[in-house]
Parts: sequence; C-alpha cells; structure tokens
Amino acid sequence: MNEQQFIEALKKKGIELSEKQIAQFKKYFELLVEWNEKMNLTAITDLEGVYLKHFYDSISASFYFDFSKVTTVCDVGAGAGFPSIPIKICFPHLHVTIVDSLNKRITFLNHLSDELQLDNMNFVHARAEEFAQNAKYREQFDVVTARAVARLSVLSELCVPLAKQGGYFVALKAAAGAEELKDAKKALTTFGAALKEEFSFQLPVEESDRILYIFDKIKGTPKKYPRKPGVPNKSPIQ
Ligand SMILES: C[S@@+](CC[C@H](N)C(=O)[O-])C[C@H]1O[C@@H](n2cnc3c(N)ncnc32)[C@H](O)[C@@H]1O
Repeated sequence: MNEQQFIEALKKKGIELSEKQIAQFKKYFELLVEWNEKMNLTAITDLEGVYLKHFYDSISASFYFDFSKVTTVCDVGAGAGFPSIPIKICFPHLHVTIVDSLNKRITFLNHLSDELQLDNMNFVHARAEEFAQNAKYREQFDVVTARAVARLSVLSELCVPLAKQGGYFVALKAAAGAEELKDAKKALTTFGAALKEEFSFQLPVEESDRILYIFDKIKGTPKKYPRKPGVPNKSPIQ
C-alpha cells in the first residue's frame, strides 16, 4: 500500500487526512527506518509494508471503535508506537499514554513525538502489570489498547486494570485471537472485563485475517491480584 493508496483507503472509511497528517505519517516512516538501523523496532521496513501492516492496520481499530468519543488512551506494549501513534495522528484530540517495558523503545517514542509535534503524549518505561498498581494510572483510562503484545489471557492482567469502570479494552488480534478468547474468559472476568463486540475483517492487499475485540470494563479490578505480577507469557491465569 503506497502513500496515495493509504490516503484513499482511509478516505473510504471516513478519515480524510490533512496535509499535516500526511506529512506526519511520512516523517514517522522515515524515523522508523532510520532508528531501526540502530535498534530493533520492526521487521517491516519497506514503505508499502509499513503503511499497510503498521499504519493502516493500527488505524483499522478506529473503523469499529469510535475514538472520537473518548479522550484518554493507554497503549500497552506499543513498541514503535502501534497502534496508538497512527490513531493519535488521525484523532489529534486524544491524550495518549504509552507504557513499554523496553526503555530504548520509549527513547524512540519520545523523539518521534517531538519530531511529529504530537501534544498530550506521555511515555512510561515500566511493566504494565506494575504500572497498573500506581494509583495515578490504575483505572484511569477511557480505553486501553494492545496489539501483538501477548495472549488475551495475559493481556487481561496487563490492560484491563488500567481501564476506568465504564471504559474499554480494545485488543487488535490476528486470526488466532479466536482460540485465545476461549482461554481468556476466566482472566477477563477476574480483572473486571466482559466482551462487548468482536469484528472479523481482512487487511486490504494481502488479505490476512484480523479480529478486533472490544471489552467493556464492567467492574473494578480487585486491588489484590490473584497472584503477583509476573512474566507475562508465563501467566498461570487461563
Ligand atoms: C511484539 S512488540 C509489539 C509492539 C506493538 N504493539 C506493535 O504492534 O508493533 C511487544 C511490545 O510489548 C512490550 N512488552 C512486553 N511485555 C510487556 C509488559 N509486561 N509491560 C509493558 N510492555 C511490555 C515489549 O517491550 C514490546 O515493545
């Protein structure tokens, strides 16, 4: 997907990018490729791949979840900024907090944010499960997002505690998400979330399957977790 196809595909979805936003995506691509030479940010570095598999894929969450109706977003494990930075570029009113456990990625994001002149951005170097114990962040966000961070059972612990009651957890998943959901039901309930809606669709051009899960935060997350925060991919919670 080249830049023009990206602009047209978003227009069809009701997102009309301004010259400023088009320039922000261009700069984002350039910085991602430049910084990727010094640190591991992404395996995708060709322009068409980045515009489709990072930028468009991230923004696809907004085709099903209306970001114009929320203000505060926390993106857990955003890595090089996905999905929240492309969403922020399209919805500039958002206040975005990114938490990532790898400091070099936070360094990149701070630089990126300055270069793109994004406002209301907050970058935190921490493990999400520990960050969520901080009263400043716990149950404070309208919506919590995650793409390609961990299985849904693990994401329940990392993401749901950060959403305020009445807020949402939005998970961007590939086709395997359906299997993960079966395993995650108990953990989602434990942390206070319930499935609201799910949307299956395909990424254009390469036609790979995607599922977007939207969870409601229906009750408070227990103050005492059922276990100590730990290594995400070794979570015993299924
Ligand atoms: C595979 S990358 C995905 C990055 C991005 N979301 C994307 O879609 O391209 C996973 C990211 O999650 C971060 N991460 C993993 N476990 C985490 C945790 N417990 N708390 C915060 N960040 C975590 C990693 O440092 C990494 O940047």
